[in-house]
Amino acid sequence: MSATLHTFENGTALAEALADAVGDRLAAAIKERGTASIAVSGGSTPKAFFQALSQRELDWTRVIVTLVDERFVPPENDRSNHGLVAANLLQNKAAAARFVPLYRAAATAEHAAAMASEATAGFANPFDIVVLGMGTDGHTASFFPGGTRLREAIDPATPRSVITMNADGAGETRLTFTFSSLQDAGFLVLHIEGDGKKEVLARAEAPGDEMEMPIRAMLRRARSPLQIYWAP
Ligand SMILES: O=C1O[C@H](COP(=O)(O)O)[C@@H](O)[C@H](O)[C@H]1O
Repeated sequence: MSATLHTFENGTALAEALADAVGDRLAAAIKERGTASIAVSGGSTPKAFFQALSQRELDWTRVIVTLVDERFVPPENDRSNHGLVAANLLQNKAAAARFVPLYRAAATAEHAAAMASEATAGFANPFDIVVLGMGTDGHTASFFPGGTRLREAIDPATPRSVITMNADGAGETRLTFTFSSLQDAGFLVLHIEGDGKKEVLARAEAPGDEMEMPIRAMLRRARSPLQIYWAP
């Protein structure tokens, strides 16, 4: 329901600060409950943050990592978010973490989504940490404007789960956690970089339809305070 903007000089400073904040929260969750869960986004923005987080000193054997959203493609595909996380986050000290993929080699994306929902049900309620991204079209997770299941995805009554999504701007069929799965994370972050994305954020903060800019669902209705990390 409330958002705080954290501004950094550049992407490197942001990546280090976000890695510190996330690392501290993972360690606190492990101390409190013995395990910690984090869902991260794909795309071009989080690479430096992943590399910084992978070096943080904590008991990674107790950390479960998954994705906010994924393309229905195998990890070897260049556009796989799993591939990005494997190459940049599940390295160094974080190589000991357990990764739970959303993609499954199932006959259909719907079947893969059902399998991913089942595999994540035990630790996604709520996540300790969710790091969202945002596209220049105002999408977050795979909540795309014009998406086939957008209304269902951002409906707070839709249960915690992974569902499929198709949209013109999405390329491949997507697998995405629903709004209800993400909005109550212990530490809810929106990580964006560049002046273009700051302008998109300003438009999203203005009155308008959530179906046109789905990031508005998080800005307006997330139960957890949204921490916005931005660098030019
Ligand atoms: O499609 C996606 O894009 C967004 C934003 O990506 P970026 O390249 O503009 O950083 C990302 O948050 C999402 O996870 C990804 O699937």
